[in-house]
Amino acid sequence: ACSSKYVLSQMHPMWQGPLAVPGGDRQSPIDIIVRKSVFDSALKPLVTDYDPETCQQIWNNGYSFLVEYDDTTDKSTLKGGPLQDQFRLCQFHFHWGESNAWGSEHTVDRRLFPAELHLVHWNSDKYSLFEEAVIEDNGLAVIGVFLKVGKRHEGLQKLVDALPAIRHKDSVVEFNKFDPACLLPTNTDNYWTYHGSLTTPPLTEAVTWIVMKQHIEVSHDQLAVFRSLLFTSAEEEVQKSMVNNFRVQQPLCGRTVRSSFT
Ligand SMILES: COCCCN1C=C(N)c2cc(S(N)(=O)=O)sc2S1(=O)=O
Ligand SMILES: [Zn+2]
Repeated sequence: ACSSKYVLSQMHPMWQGPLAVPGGDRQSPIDIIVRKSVFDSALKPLVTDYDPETCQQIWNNGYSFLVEYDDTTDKSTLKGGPLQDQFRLCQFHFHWGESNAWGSEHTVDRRLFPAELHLVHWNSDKYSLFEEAVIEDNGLAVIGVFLKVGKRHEGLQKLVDALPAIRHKDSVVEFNKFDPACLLPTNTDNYWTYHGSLTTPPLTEAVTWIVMKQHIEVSHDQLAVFRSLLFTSAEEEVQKSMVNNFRVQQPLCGRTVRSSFT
């Protein structure tokens, strides 16, 4: 799988998020200014082909919770969109706030959402391991989906029901047959795309970001279960709620955000 425990376990619940990498001019997240995005008719529809059988485990890494997929074969893939190559799904995770007023990492015309889903993929045409791809330009492709509070998300519930078992940092439980496609919005043709970075250490500038225009809806109660997770491990005397695990927005540094729609 892709998320290396060592790197992630260095994460602190710094709501400010770690400082940008020195000289980093392709950092994420950013504010997407809609009127400044440039329509690119060459952008294709996204093609996702996820096999629920590749779902392996769900764990609390002390910063978010990750659902990890077996990425040793090309069974769960992403291609199309702005991508030239085929990418393998390795994990998905979320970022959220302590209240519904904020929590997302990207914003659209400064609009914050209560949470944001990230589906992380690496370029399996060019690299043979996630660890290789994570340090290369365009080695990774992350799909971002905004969450809004509304009706209950039936597909998410299976995941929400597993969270109490991973309340503490470094807890892991087996998690199978989860199809991440159920978390995508009905329309995946409309998205913004730009070159950026991981939003948590190692903050490498290896990511082609694909941010969906259409959000998904989850219920208030489902989000409340996210907030019942803890940053801290079972041994620590002071327990800290896992909330506000988002990074602050980074300068655009002259980058262009392209849109697949007018
Ligand atoms: C050598 O392994 C490096 C660590 C790998 N990862 C760590 C992150 N912090 C991370 C953050 C991600 S995000 N928030 O930018 O999608 S994706 C991702 S990740 O690709 O799963
Ligand atoms: Zn993320």
